[in-house]
Amino acid sequence: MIQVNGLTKSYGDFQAVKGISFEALPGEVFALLGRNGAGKTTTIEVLAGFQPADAGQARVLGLDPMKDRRQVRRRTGIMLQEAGFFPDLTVVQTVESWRAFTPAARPAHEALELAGLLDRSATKVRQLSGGEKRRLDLALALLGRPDVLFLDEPTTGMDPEARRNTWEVVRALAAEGTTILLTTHYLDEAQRLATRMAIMDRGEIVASGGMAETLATQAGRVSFELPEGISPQELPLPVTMAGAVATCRAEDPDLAAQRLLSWAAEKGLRLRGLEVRTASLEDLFLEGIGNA
Ligand SMILES: Nc1ncnc2c1ncn2[C@@H]1O[C@H](COP(=O)(O)OP(=O)(O)OP(=O)(O)O)[C@@H](O)[C@H]1O
Repeated sequence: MIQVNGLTKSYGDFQAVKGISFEALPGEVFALLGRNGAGKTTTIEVLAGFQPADAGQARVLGLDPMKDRRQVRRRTGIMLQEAGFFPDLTVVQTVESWRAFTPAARPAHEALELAGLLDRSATKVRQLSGGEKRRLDLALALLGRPDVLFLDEPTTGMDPEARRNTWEVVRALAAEGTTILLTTHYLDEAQRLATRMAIMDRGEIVASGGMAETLATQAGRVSFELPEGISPQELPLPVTMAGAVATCRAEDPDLAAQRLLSWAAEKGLRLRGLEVRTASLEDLFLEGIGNA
């Protein structure tokens, strides 16, 4: 549904995207992650046909987003970081005006209900909060029942309930077969929604793969306060120290915690503040950009 191969894009002599490749399959939520300025929005803009690639290939639904722009636009929805709305139109007027040039559009109330904005239908756009404007954006992006949806930081500014509502919408759309390319700075969001991901840094992909598989290869952590009078060398597993807190990295953190607890029991010690964490996308993210 989305294929990117050796994609390169520069602004003047600044290379924002440096030969990246990835693909998203039908009904998949693919997360494109990376810190500010990594090149995520640029990649989406090329895929949406807003900008030409300098080199490499971008294909959406097997089509060239520049040459076949009209066909691609008809079957894709997009939610960019900055939306341009008319401030004096109401929410429902905004949706109705978009429906006028969206083929096979959903009824306005359906799009607004999906985006959790039905109760604000009569409100003027200028009176919406930041998070509500994101919801209006979402309603417009899914109006044309797109096969491919580009969501660039869709939940920024939303309250926790609205974020959860948006996740449900994304999951439901993916279950119906919509392919979704998502960028987000909320790594828990990516971890919950995406089946595969790529982490970009300074225009390059520094880590990529299936979400579950990639996290399964990452080490988890066990941390605790080092008991008084004990030196790190006496522990049964190697640790790194940060102040009084010892952290042990382990493929199976539950097993490591058991070993540490039985060692402590034998010695009559308590491991205060014990925390056992499986690998998170955040660890992978920080490691990926740290090694870049
Ligand atoms: N129109 C432009 N002209 C010049 N430089 C640009 C332009 N658009 C983006 N850039 C630069 O290209 C780089 C990549 O920007 P891009 O918006 O793709 O990053 P991003 O990963 O989406 O970042 P963020 O997470 O902050 O949204 C940045 O250094 C940015 O300053």
